[in-house]
Amino acid sequence: MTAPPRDTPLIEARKLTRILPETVPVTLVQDIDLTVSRNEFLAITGPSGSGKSSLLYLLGLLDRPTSGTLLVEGRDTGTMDEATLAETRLSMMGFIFQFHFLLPEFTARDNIAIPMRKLGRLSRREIDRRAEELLGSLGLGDHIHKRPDQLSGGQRQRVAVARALANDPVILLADEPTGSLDSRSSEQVFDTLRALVHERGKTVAMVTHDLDMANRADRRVHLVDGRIVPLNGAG
Ligand SMILES: Nc1ncnc2c1ncn2[C@@H]1O[C@H](COP(=O)(O)OP(=O)(O)OP(=O)(O)O)[C@@H](O)[C@H]1O
Repeated sequence: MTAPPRDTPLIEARKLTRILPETVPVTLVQDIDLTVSRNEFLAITGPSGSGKSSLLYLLGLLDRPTSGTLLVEGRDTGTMDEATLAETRLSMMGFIFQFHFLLPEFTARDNIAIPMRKLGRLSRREIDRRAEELLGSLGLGDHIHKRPDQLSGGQRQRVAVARALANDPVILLADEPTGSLDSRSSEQVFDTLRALVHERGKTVAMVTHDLDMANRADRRVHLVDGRIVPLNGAG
């Protein structure tokens, strides 16, 4: 695959709409025009039920729009088959959710190895080395062989961040990544995400209810009833 020109946006949504075909159709998001640039920290805010998670799932190719266009590095995802979508997700995107979803019987290192094994580009030894490096780089070098129940909530979530970074994605999509953490752990996870953008060239799109954090991102978009609205007066 040839590299896209440098000025191609990482992700570009045009009139992105997702409607669930229920008896009474449910509009999750509507007419979303949004460009996510390389190396930016984007916060997505909005009231409960406004479509934040739905938008993140569309941007992360976990769901397909009903209408509209979604370009990833200039490529139209609407024409991709399931296998291409899955490969694009696995190689370009990392996901972090409110709950860590680490496998309880696996160590931190082995949890991080899973996406690398799935992608199948590295040997077992390389995978272990990369997992250890990632944990070390997130301040978790002493916890490589611990299972999730031997870690604090904040440490578990940082292992989940390391797992999201396993395949060296260009973008991290985070859905309320600090939503179940105390304020100190929240700050640590937030600082980790911000450092990934500003020091390691990653891109982050983060759904959050926390307006203080959202305002410390590089940019914020606000959703109401599935649409992006101007920020004036949104808090
Ligand atoms: N499978 C579904 N069936 C019916 N309605 C749904 C479904 N999924 C989402 N919705 C509705 O779509 C709307 C958008 O949901 P979404 O989870 O994207 O909102 P959100 O802004 O992330 O909410 P929250 O902040 O509470 O997590 C909500 O009103 C939700 O109830």
